[in-house]
Amino acid sequence: MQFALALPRFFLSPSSSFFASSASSSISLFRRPFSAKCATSPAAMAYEHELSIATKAVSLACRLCQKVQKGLLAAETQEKSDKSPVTVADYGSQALISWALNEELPQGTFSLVAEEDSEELKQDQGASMLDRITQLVNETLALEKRIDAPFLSKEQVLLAIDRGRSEGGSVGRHWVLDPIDGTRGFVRGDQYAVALGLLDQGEVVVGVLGCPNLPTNLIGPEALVSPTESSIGCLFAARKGAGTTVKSIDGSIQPQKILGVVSPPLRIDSQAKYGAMARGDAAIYLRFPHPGYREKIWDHAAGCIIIKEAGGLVLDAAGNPLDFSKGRYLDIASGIISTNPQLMPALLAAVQAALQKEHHHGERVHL
Ligand SMILES: Nc1ncnc2c1ncn2[C@@H]1O[C@H](COP(=O)(O)O)[C@@H](OP(=O)(O)O)[C@H]1O
Ligand SMILES: [Mg+2]
Ligand SMILES: [Mg+2]
Ligand SMILES: [Mg+2]
Repeated sequence: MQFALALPRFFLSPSSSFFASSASSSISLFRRPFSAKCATSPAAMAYEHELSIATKAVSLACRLCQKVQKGLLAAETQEKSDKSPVTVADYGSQALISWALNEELPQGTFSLVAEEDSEELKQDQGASMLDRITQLVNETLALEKRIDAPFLSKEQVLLAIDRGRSEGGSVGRHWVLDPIDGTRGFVRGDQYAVALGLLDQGEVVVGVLGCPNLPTNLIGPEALVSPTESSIGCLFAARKGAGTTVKSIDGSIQPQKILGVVSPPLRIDSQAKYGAMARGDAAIYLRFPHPGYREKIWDHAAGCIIIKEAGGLVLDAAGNPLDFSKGRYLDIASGIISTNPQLMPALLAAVQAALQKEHHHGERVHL
């Protein structure tokens, strides 16, 4: 089925400024959102174990985040040096995932590039936060209902958080974690994502995005016009060569509709945008942070493979694929754009024309 669209729906990050094209075309959005690729080739078999342990770890962290978001107190949020917020759930999620992966992998092989570190928690003023994080981590592990549920000490929690200090790079395997992407959204009670990726020789080969507040049905104005039964909480997963799957966090797989209508842009926090786009909620994602901003690999690794394995593309504004092999930062000059292969050439041309115009006139083009 094809949809004639005047302007495909697109996603924006709330914190950034952006350009948009008024592409007029007939498109089909990502056509193969769920388990679409045949899993028989050797490539499709690779990384199966890694995807399985990543999914388990992210599910565990989502449980912790949901618990915290329900009753977030001001004392559980701090401000980082860049003025962005960090909560007990960011730390708790990182500790849980780091601990869970390390348990599952052969000893001495685990390398993690993750957003948070324990500096603040080791200060006197961080003591009560550390107590709370340790409590949350242990409560979440106990909920697993394993008879041998471990009990982690504060020191083990700090150690797990600080395993995330790896520099990554182009050699070997490195896990990439954003324990809560979209912390601002999380604190508002809105969208956020737990984003875990695996790099092998600098390439993203596994990605899992837990989006505890994302409805299993489509999001946006149509959802209000024709409300349908929808549960909350999606888990997107992708392996290189094996496609992207989505299930509800509570375990039941829901069919997804793809609607083509003229819609205003949708601003939601976090890599939930990538997940929602992979299942066809929108056709375009544009991200243009302020000049000088350096993108971090954990803000894009999981989302990027989830889009690619659903049949989409993620490029920088110069038209190059994102290079995850250069350490903790992405080395790109300007923005990030994502859409399907049919729309990409026109989108890229429109974005580059807008950037040229900005360069010549010295003013930003806003939506
Ligand atoms: N001014 C800014 N411009 C672009 N990205 C920013 C930013 N300030 C923070 N970020 C990054 O953008 C992420 C949120 O993305 P989005 O805007 O798509 O919701 C943040 O992740 P965290 O919430 O994990 O810190 C942070 O890494
Ligand atoms: Mg952050
Ligand atoms: Mg982030
Ligand atoms: Mg984060």
